[in-house]
Amino acid sequence: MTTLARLLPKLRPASGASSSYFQRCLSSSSAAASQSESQIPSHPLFFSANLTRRDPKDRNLQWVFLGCPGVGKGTYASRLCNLLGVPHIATGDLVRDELSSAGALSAQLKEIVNQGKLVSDEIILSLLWKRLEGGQDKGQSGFILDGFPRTIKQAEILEGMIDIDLVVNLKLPEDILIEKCLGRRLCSQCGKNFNIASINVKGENGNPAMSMAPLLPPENCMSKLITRTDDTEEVVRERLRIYNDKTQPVEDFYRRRGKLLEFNLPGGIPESWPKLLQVLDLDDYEDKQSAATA
Ligand SMILES: Nc1ncnc2c1ncn2[C@@H]1O[C@H](COP(=O)(O)OP(=O)(O)O)[C@@H](O)[C@H]1O
Repeated sequence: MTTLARLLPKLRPASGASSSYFQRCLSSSSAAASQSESQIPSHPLFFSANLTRRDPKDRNLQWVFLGCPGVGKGTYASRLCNLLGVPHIATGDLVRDELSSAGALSAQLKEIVNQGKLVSDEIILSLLWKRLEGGQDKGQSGFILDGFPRTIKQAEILEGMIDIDLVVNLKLPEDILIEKCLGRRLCSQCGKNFNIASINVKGENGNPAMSMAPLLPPENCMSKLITRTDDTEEVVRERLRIYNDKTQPVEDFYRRRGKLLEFNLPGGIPESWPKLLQVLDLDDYEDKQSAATA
């Protein structure tokens, strides 16, 4: 069975499709994978969830999206989830849901999130396990996780609980990430995300030129736009610093296990989405889906 077929067990039969960029990335990194690193952690949080580990052939895909704040993890993960029929589980959304509730955790979380710091592993894992258990009880199968894991400890605990098939690491230059975070807006009524930043970066120091058109809201959302309280420049810079310090090692964790697919976004959604589908070997899949719904 090809690596691709192993990672995409439910999407299409093992067609023997020829090697894509996606497959080349995986095979080059899997050579470095080390068995001795996949030890199961003995942390108590590891035992606190009631999740069933299922054989890949009996479940849908289980993917992770990694990437700095502002890179577009949520946008691309939720589009893929719609396409593939799996739930999009974003730990940032779980935290924001908790923040907007009158729960006991809310005040404690508010301070941490507004400073751009990471919520403790205990809290984030309890929110995540609750969400995964709820999905399991409802018969959901598979997911794309967005914003988790963000520390090596989280990655180890997840690895001990659940089989992750593939980790997609989205990348953009840091100056663009900051502009994108500052341009983010959310409709307080429908909950959809938009971006008012218009990005035009000249090609310099070996980096390609890049432009991204704003993702503007429809007329009826315009007056209801809000900005996340943690999307100020100071807090965004702190979140990027924390990403580089705590989350970048998670990229290596998955690279060593041969699960990491690096994807440099070539521009905005119109350029990046088709390219992402192509590297995931899903471009035909979208054609079939849209053909089916046409
Ligand atoms: N896996 C996690 N571990 C710890 N804290 C998290 C995690 N996921 C989300 N958070 C908290 O929620 C905030 C918002 O998360 P998210 O929406 O994913 O932000 P970003 O735009 O920085 O990717 C984070 O800054 C952090 O405080």
